[in-house]
Parts: sequence; C-alpha cells; structure tokens
Amino acid sequence: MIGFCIGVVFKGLTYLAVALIIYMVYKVLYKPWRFRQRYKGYANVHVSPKFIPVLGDISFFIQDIKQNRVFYDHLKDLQVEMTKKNTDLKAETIGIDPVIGIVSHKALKEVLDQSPKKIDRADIDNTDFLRRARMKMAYGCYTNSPSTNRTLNRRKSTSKLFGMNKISKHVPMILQNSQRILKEMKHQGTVDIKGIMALCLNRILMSILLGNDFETKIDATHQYLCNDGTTKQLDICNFFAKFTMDMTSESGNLLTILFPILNVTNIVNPWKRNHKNAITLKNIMQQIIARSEDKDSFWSQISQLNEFTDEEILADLMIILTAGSETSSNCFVAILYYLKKFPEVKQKLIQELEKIGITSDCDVEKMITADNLQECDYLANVVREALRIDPPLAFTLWYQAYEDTQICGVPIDKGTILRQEVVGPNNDPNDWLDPHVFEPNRHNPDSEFYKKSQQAGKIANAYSKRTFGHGARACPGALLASLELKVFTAFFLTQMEYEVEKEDLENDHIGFGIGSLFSPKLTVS
Ligand code: HEM
Repeated sequence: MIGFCIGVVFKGLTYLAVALIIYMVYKVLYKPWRFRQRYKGYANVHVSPKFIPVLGDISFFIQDIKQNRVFYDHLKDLQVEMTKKNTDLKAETIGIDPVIGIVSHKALKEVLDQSPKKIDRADIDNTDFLRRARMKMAYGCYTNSPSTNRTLNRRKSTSKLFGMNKISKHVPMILQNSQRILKEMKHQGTVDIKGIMALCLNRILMSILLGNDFETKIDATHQYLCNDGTTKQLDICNFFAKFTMDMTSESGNLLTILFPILNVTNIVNPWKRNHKNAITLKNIMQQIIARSEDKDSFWSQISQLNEFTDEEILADLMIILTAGSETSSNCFVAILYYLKKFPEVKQKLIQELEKIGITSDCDVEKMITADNLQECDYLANVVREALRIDPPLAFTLWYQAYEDTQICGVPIDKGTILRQEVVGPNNDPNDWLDPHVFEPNRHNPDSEFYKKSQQAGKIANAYSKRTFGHGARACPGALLASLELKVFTAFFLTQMEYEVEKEDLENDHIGFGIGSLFSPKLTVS
C-alpha cells in the first residue's frame, strides 16, 4: 500500500515537472522568440539584435546600471539609431512579455487616432503580468481600466480638481511643507534628497486628497512589516514611502516576472507581507477620511457627488497618491542637480527670482505666491527643461490593442500590450539641439538658443515632449506637478545652500527618474 502511494505521488510529481517544463519552454523561450521573429521582418520596427531568454530587453537596463549609468540611459543612444533608420515602433520583451513601444511621431499620431476604440489603456487589473507592484497598490482604480464611461467619469471628477484655479490655493500649504522639510534637512546636514522630497510630496498630497488635518486624526505611528521579517513603527507618510519602495522591488522580482500568479495570489512572502501592509495602509486612509473635518479635501468633494462608491474613490485617491509623489519629487531632485551642474542657469534663475522680490531674506509666504510665480518665465522653462531631459517616467503606462489593427503598416494583434516611449523622444537629436545640455531657453521662442535650433532644423513639436503622455489618458496631474516644482525651486534655491558630490556632478549618464538607483547626497546649510 505504501509503495503504491509513493508511486502515485512520484507519478504526480513527474507530470507536474513535465507540465512546468512545457510551460517554461512555451512562455520563457518560444513566445518571446516568436514575437521577435515576427517583427524582425518589418524595416520600421526595432528589434534588439540578440535574443536573451528570461530577461529579454531588461538586460540592457541591467547593463546600464553595471556601467554606473542610469538604467534607461541606453534608450537615449537607441533613439539616435532608431531616428536614423526611420523606426516607428519597437518590439521588445520585458522579461518574457512582449510589448510594442510607440516611437515615432507618426506612430504616436496613428495610435491617438485609434484611441479609445482600437487602442486604449490596458485592462491592468485583469492582466496578470501588468498587475505589477505600483498598479496593484490601487487595485480597482480608474487608471487600471480601459476608457468606459464610468472610468472616464471617475477620471473627470478628480481631474476637475486639478485645474489651475483649484490648485493655486494650495501654494501656502506647499510652502509650509517645504519649510518643514528644510528644517529637517538642515538638522540632518547631509541628506538623501530623493527620500526626503518624496516624504514632502506625500504630506502635500495627503493634505489635498484626504484632508489638511490628516496627521491629527490618526495614531502617530503604525506597524510596518519589513521584508527582512522585522517590524517598524512608522508615521503614515514614512509608511507610504517605505511601502512604495518595497512594491518597486516586488515589481522587479524575477519570480514576479516568471510567475505572475504569485503577484496576484499574495500567498507567500514578500507578496504576502506587502499585501498585509497594503491592507494596513487602506485602513489608515479610511480612518483619516472618516475623521477629517476638511470639507475641501478631494475625498469630501468627490464623495459629495454621490456618483461613486467609497471603494472606487479610495482606490482612485490611492493611485493619485502613488502617481503624484515620487514623480514630482524625483524631478525636483533633477532640478537641484542640473542647477549645480550648469551654474550659469542657476545664476540666471536667481536673478529672475530676485527681480520679483524672491530673495534669501524675503518673507517667503508673501513673495512665493501663484501670481508671482506666473511672472517667472525662466523658472517655468527650467521646470520644462528638467521634465524634458530627465522625465520621471521613461515610458507611459500600459495600453492594449482591443481589436486587430495596424500602426504605420505594421500588424498589431488584438491583446497586444503597448506603451509610448518617453525618454528617447524627449532627447532625440533630430528634434532637439544639443539634447544632453540643460538649456531652459530652448523652450523660449524669443531666445537666441531657440533661433539657433530652428536654423539647425531642430524643430520640436508636441510629440517631441512626452513627459506627461499624450491623449485622453495622459497625466491629469501635470499642472499640479509643474506648480509644485516651481514653488520648490523658488523656495529651496533661495532659502538654502547645497552641495552635490563631485562624482555625481561629473557623471554624464546620471538620472533620477522612477526606478533610478541614483540619489545624490546633498549637503545642506
Ligand atoms: C512630474 C510629475 C509627473 C509626471 C512626469 C507624470 C507623468 C505621467 C505619465 C507619463 C502618465 C502616463 C500617461 C499615459 O499612460 O499616457 C501619468 C499618468 C497619471 N498621472 Fe502623472 N505624472 C506626474 C505627476 C502627477 C501628479 C502630481 C498626479 C496627481 C496628483 C498624477 C496623476 C496621474 C494619474 C492619475 C495618471 C493616470 C491617468 C489615467 O490613467 O487616465 N501625476 N503621469
């Protein structure tokens, strides 16, 4: 009897092993190989020269990191190559999953013309491989769904609150948080600027979304389950920041790429622990919402509409919190870095700010106002230039073909996943003169640099600027992000002295977009 049972178990295990091998051969080797072979036949599609099983095109990102370059640096070189060859699309495998990158202006225009009927935001929640960490943080949010009427109404209800007239009233609160962070920075001396700015942005967004009294309505700290098995007591903003970091590393976990089922079921660590932290975070947010007296918060305004369920609003606020913190904070780090690297730009900016009275000894609350910042054209162009040269997201979010279609004559099957390229086109030497130089005047049509660019035939159009995406699902937070960046720049530039390490300043392949391992240490005084 025992022998019989062992035999059955052995047979079962053998079948399981064979099934696993067949699955791996099909998914890891055949499917990505087949995808590459198919698109190699099209002259206007870029396919990387070598087939690398398991990692696919992720291997190029890893190579960059090994060479002390920011992980998306190779995309700038690749863009030069692709433009020369009139490439419209890129067929790449992200790990083992095939993805089409929208490269040329022509391809982007064709995609937008086919949206939302044929090509639209992917059904992220219901596509196992797309439902990676960051998107999973806000399961059920509108961002994870194609553009149905309900999705668009949800998007509209929050986007309305991001209009200039609504957000400019937040300038004093953004300033207060900047002052609080500056105090913490001065106290620490040398700071991890990316981490500390992300914290600042978290506080700002929590105030706007959940209520300006959010810190007073909950316990001071909450138990966070760390990935080394220990626990930490963290306040809500540090909780959120740590959670975002752990979710980022979860999305890069090779097992997540090979077995998306782990990512969906959350039954083993680190997925299990991250999932428990997600539940804690949601509970804390629910407590704040229930207790906040701020009738002007996004939560209050949207729930008063009585159009959406509490679950829906909470998921949407969660994705806004995720989408709006690290993006803006990383871009501000890029601004601080580039101002040190290009001191003549910093000088010019300080002169412009001084002209309207924003100086080191001014009353910042009186002088740094939405109206005054509106006057600062050079400041606006500094922000635009940072967003161009080092966009926080190297690509847009995921899109999907909902019918068989074509882009620039290339067949795209129903179900294909797509995304718009950002960092390459933003730095394309075909459109931009000296794209690696931080030159705010390239955005000023009256400047000498702009005229020189035009004479050299470098004429950037809307599709050369991809930082916030294009189309009906482009970033709804662009105005808020730009305003925050202007306030931070005006405030921190005039209220502190800082030094960036020489090694970082001399590295021409550095960048601070999401996922970058670079975080310059700043010495603040
Ligand atoms: C410098 C800062 C930011 C950058 C560079 C940025 C960039 C982007 C990009 C590239 C997308 C994808 C667009 C697409 O898939 O076509 C996106 C989507 C989104 N962003 Fe931003 N973003 C920033 C700040 C913000 C802020 C401050 C908020 C809100 C407070 C925000 C909220 C969102 C949301 C909700 C989406 C999803 C839109 C949808 O699915 O319809 N972002 N962002």
